[in-house]
Amino acid sequence: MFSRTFASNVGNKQQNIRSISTSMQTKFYEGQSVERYMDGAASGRTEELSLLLKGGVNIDMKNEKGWTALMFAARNGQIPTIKLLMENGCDVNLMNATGQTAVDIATFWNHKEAADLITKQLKDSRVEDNKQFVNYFGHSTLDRAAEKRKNTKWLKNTMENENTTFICFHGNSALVVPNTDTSLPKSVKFCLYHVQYSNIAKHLNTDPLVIFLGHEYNNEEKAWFAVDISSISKSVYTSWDKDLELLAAYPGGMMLRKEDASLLAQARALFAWHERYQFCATCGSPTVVEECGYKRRCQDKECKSQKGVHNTSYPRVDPVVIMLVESQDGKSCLLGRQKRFPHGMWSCLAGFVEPGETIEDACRREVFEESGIKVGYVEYHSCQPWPNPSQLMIGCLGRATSSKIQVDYEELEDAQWFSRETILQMLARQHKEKLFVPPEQAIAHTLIKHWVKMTNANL
Ligand SMILES: NC(=O)C1=CN([C@@H]2O[C@H](COP(=O)(O)OP(=O)(O)OC[C@H]3O[C@@H](n4cnc5c(N)ncnc54)[C@H](OP(=O)(O)O)[C@@H]3O)[C@@H](O)[C@H]2O)C=CC1
Ligand SMILES: [Mg+2]
Ligand SMILES: [Mg+2]
Ligand SMILES: [Mg+2]
Ligand SMILES: [Zn+2]
Repeated sequence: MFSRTFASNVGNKQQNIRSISTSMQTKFYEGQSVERYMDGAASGRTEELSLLLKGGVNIDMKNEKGWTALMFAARNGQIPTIKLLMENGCDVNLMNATGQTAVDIATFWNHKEAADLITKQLKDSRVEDNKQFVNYFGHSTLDRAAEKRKNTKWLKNTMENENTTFICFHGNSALVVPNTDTSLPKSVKFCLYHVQYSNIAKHLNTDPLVIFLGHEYNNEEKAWFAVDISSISKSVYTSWDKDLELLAAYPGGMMLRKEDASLLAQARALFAWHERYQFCATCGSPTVVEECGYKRRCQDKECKSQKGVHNTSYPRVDPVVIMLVESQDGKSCLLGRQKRFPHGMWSCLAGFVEPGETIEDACRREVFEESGIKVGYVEYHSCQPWPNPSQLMIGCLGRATSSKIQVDYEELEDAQWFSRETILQMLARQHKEKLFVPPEQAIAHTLIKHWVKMTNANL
C-alpha cells in the first residue's frame, strides 16, 4: 500500500532540470508577473498562460502564501487551465503555507471534476518519482575525505591555509553570529562563525581538539575543520566580533541555514563523543585522539580494543526509529506526547533500535511498547542526523493492524489517533485548542506532512 510513498519523496527529474535551465528567464517575470500569472490561472486565461509558459515562466512559482497557479486554478475549478498546467509538468504535490495541496483546495470548494483530475495525475506521477528526500541536518556539502585523516602533513598545511575555514565549539555550543541575510528563511536566526586558524591559534590550548570535517567536492583547497575553544573566555572571543555568542547545539541548531546545520550535526556529535569517551570502554585506560578527531586509541598496547573488531575506538552513532503509523482504514495517524514536549505539541513515536533488531521490528516494538498498537507493514522514508548528541533518526511509515490505544505512561504522557483534517489544522497552527506538530526542521514534521500528501490520493 505504500507504493504511493516514494512518489512524495518527490520531484520529477525533468521538471527539476527545466526549472534550473529557466531560472534566468524567470527572473524577468519576478514582481509584476507573479501576479499576472496567478491571476491568469485563477481566471482561466489559458492563452495568456500558454504564452507565459512558453516564455519560460517557472510553472511552480509560489506567491507569498505558498499558492501555485495550479492551486488558483483548482480554487475556481478551471478545468482547461488545470489540464494545461499538468500537461506542462507542474508539480501536483506542492502544498501552500497552510499545508493544503491543489486537491485539498478543489475539494474544499466543491470542484469535484478538478479534484479528480489532479488526483489522477498525482497517482500517475508517483510511479515515476524517485528523488530522495533530505531532512534538515542532512544537507552536507562536504567530501569527508577520510583518507586525509591520517595524512598529518596535509592536515598541518591545510589547517594553516588561508582558504581553510574553522568553526568553533565550546562544550555543547557553537560560536555563531546573528543572521543578517534577509533573503534566507525567517527561521534562520544565526550563522556559524567562520574563522582562520591563524587568527585564533594564539588563544588556544597547546593541543586543542581539532576535527577535520572534510573539504569541498573536487576542491582540496577549501577544507573545513571544527575546533574546541573551551579554553577561550567570552571577553576574548567577543573581541573578535562583538556580536559573537554561543548557541546550544540542541535546540539552537534548528535556527541555522541547512548547510550550517549539517556541519553542526557532524561536529557536535564528535565533540560529545570525545567528551564522554576519555577512557577505554574495554579496559578503562586513558585514550588518545587519532585521525584528526575520528578515532580514540587505548593507551594499553595489550588492550583487546587494539585487535580485531575495535569499534569502541570509533565515534558513536545511535540508530533511532521514528514512525508515522497510519490507522487500518488509512484515515488517521498515531501521534504521542512526551512529558518534556512543549504544551500542545504532538509528534511521531520514536525509540532506540536495540542490538540484533531490524528497523522494521524496532518500529513495531516501540509502537507496541508505547501505545499498545500493533503494526504490520513498515516502509522506510528518509533519515536525519540528530545532534542530541548523535542519533540517526530512521524515518518510517507503518500500517497499524489494531486500533485500541493503551498508553505506557512511563514513556509517554498520551497517544492518540488524529484525523487528516485535524493534522492539517495542526500543521497550519490553526487548531482550536492550539495543538501543533514539531517544526519543519524535525523529521517528525516530514513524516507527518508526507502522510498528508500520501493520503491525498485517497480522496
Ligand atoms: N527528530 C525528531 O523529530 C525526533 C527525535 N527524537 C529523538 O529520538 C531519541 C529517542 O527517542 P525516545 O522516544 O526518547 O526513545 P525510546 O522510546 O527508546 O525511550 C527513551 C528511553 O530509552 C533509554 N535510552 C537512552 N539511550 C538509549 C539507547 N542508546 N538505547 C536504548 N535505550 C536508550 C532511556 O531510558 P533511561 O533514561 O531510563 O535510561 C530513555 O529515556 C531521543 O533522543 C529524541 O531526541 C524523538 C522524537 C522526534
Ligand atoms: Mg520507547
Ligand atoms: Mg519513545
Ligand atoms: Mg526504547
Ligand atoms: Zn583499553
